[in-house]
This record gives sequence, C-alpha cells and structure tokens, in this order.
Amino acid sequence: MRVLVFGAGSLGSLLGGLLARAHDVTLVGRAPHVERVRADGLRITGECSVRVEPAATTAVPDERFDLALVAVKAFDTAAAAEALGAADLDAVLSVQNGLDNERTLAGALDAPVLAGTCTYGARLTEPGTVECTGRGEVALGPPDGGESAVAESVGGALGGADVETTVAADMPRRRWTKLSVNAGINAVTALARVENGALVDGPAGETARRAARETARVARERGIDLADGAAVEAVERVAAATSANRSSMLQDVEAGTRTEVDAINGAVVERAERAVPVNETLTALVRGWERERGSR
Ligand SMILES: NC(=O)C1=CN([C@@H]2O[C@H](COP(=O)(O)OP(=O)(O)OC[C@H]3O[C@@H](n4cnc5c(N)ncnc54)[C@H](O)[C@@H]3O)[C@@H](O)[C@H]2O)C=CC1
Ligand SMILES: CC(C)(CO)C(=O)C(=O)O
Repeated sequence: MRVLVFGAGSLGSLLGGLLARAHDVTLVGRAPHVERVRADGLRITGECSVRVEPAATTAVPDERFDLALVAVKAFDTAAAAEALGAADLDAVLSVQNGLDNERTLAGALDAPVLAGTCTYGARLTEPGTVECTGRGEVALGPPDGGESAVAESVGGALGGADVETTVAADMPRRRWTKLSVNAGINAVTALARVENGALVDGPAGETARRAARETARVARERGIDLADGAAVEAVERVAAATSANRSSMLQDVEAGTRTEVDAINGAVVERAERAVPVNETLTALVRGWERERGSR
C-alpha cells in the first residue's frame, strides 16, 4: 500500500515507522524532523525497536495514495484536510483524539473517512527519533458504526505491518469511551500538574471520575450505550496502566503550547443537553491558561 502520514509528530512518526516495515510510506511533517528522517532514516526506540527509511516531506505530494493517516493535533485538522486535497486518496483514517476530526476531514475530502482510536503511546524525543512509550492497539471503522470493505482493507494493511489492529463495528461507543478517559485524565492532570497515577487514589481522582460520568451521560443523550460505571472503570484502568505518564495535556501545558481541550472537554460541553459543570470548569480553566500564555 502507498500510505501518506499527515502529521509526522509523535504518533504519526510511530505509526508511520511501523507501517514502513511493510508499506511504501511518506511522512508529511515539519523541520527539523523531516530533514533528519530524509538524511538518516527514522528510528523507533522504547517498547519497539525499528529503523526504517520512509519518504519525508513538508508538503502533500500531488500523487495517489491508498491511505492517508491523519495524526495532527485536533486544532490542526481543518488545515490538514485542506492540504490533503492536493493528493488523490482512496481512504483516510484519523487516529486523533476528539470527536470532530472525521467530520472535518469528510467535509473537505472525497475519499471515505474512517474513525480510529489508538492506545499506542509515542513521544518524539529528538529529530529523527520517536520513542514507543506503550504498545497498544488501533481500533478503526466507519465513524457512525457498522462494517465497510474500506475498513477491512485498511485494517488488513495495518495488521500486515504488525500494528495491533481491531476492525470495529462499534466505533461510536469506542470513541466516547476514549473521550471519557481523556476528559477525565487530561485536563485534571494538566491543571494539578500530576502524573496519571495520582488520579488512582489521590484527591484529584474524584474530579476525573465526575468528568467521565458526565461524558458518559452526554454519550447516552446521543444514543450511545455507555454506562457511567464503564466510563469510570476506563478512567481508573487507564490511569493505573499509565501511572507514570504525564498526559499529553500536561506535556502541552509544560511546553507552553496549545492543548486539545476544545476537542476533549470542550466537545462534551458543546454536545451536552444539560449542564456538565465539571467539564465546563475544566474547559474554562484550561482555555483561560491558554489565553494567558497566548497559545490560543
Ligand atoms: N502521542 C501519543 O501517544 C498519542 C496521541 N494521540 C492523538 O494523536 C494526535 C497527534 O498527537 P501527537 O502525535 O502527540 O502530536 P504531535 O504534536 O507530536 O504531532 C503532530 C505533528 O503534526 C505536525 N503538523 C501539524 N500541522 C502540520 C502541517 N500543516 N504540515 C506538516 N506537519 C504538520 C506538527 O508539526 C507535529 O509534529 C492528537 O490528537 C493526540 O491526542 C492519540 C493517542 C496517543
Ligand atoms: C490515555 C492518556 C490519558 C495517556 O496519558 C492519553 O491519551 C493522553 O495523555 O492524551
């Protein structure tokens, strides 16, 4: 398969590097990472050990690709969709967090867009090198659920490169479960400046669980079968399994860069039919910090 990875940061480089073991991969990213990959190849360290030589560029080539894998932060999705218009694509897969990415991509592109949830962990440690901080899986399927030949084909391509993959008919439920985890963990750890493990039995844990319960309630308002207990269990399980992690939002806050709060807690607030006070508060506090830092 010819695979274009748009957003060769942490996750895009990890998945692109793993896919390059079996497919013809082109990474689209930024300097200096792209230059280093061109000069010396891409190294994956940590829980996977791989060295590959994918093509790397800063602009989408005017060429045909079987698959575009989108791995930019959610606030860059609209720009990604516009840039991807330069290529001739057979399928698009978002592995991003948040709920709106697929709709944004589908609104701008002709190719079928698949939803993905990814539990691999990745961190770009230096130009040309990405650390796999956790082996997980990619679940993918049509954004509104059900089965499709495109999902089967893309799932087969990922699996063929030894990327742990599930082709799922219940992507709406999976996305809302992942959203509950991120709504519970990310903003709370970013504001409290604590590792994920601090939510397991620490004083901020109940705030995380409340945010997850609200998220599950909003999911149910939208016809998704997600019980409060399942959302809370997912938060507790992920916080324990990633106890030493600094969440992506905490890392963004520490780096002084924009966060994905709009796509996570903000998305819950936007869709809620009744008040979601914990998500409203978390969203306002993180947005307030972003504005003060000049990152939004
Ligand atoms: N890093 C991780 O372990 C995981 C990340 N995710 C999700 O995946 C998405 C990406 O996350 P990360 O890889 O951590 O972010 P990142 O910030 O490391 O990577 C995004 C990359 O896209 C590049 N980019 C953005 N716009 C571009 C453009 N117009 N042209 C070229 N390059 C462009 C940026 O320069 C950056 O390198 C997010 O939605 C995140 O929540 C999901 C699961 C795990
Ligand atoms: C699962 C979790 C919370 C792991 O840190 C994550 O997805 C993130 O940090 O964005």
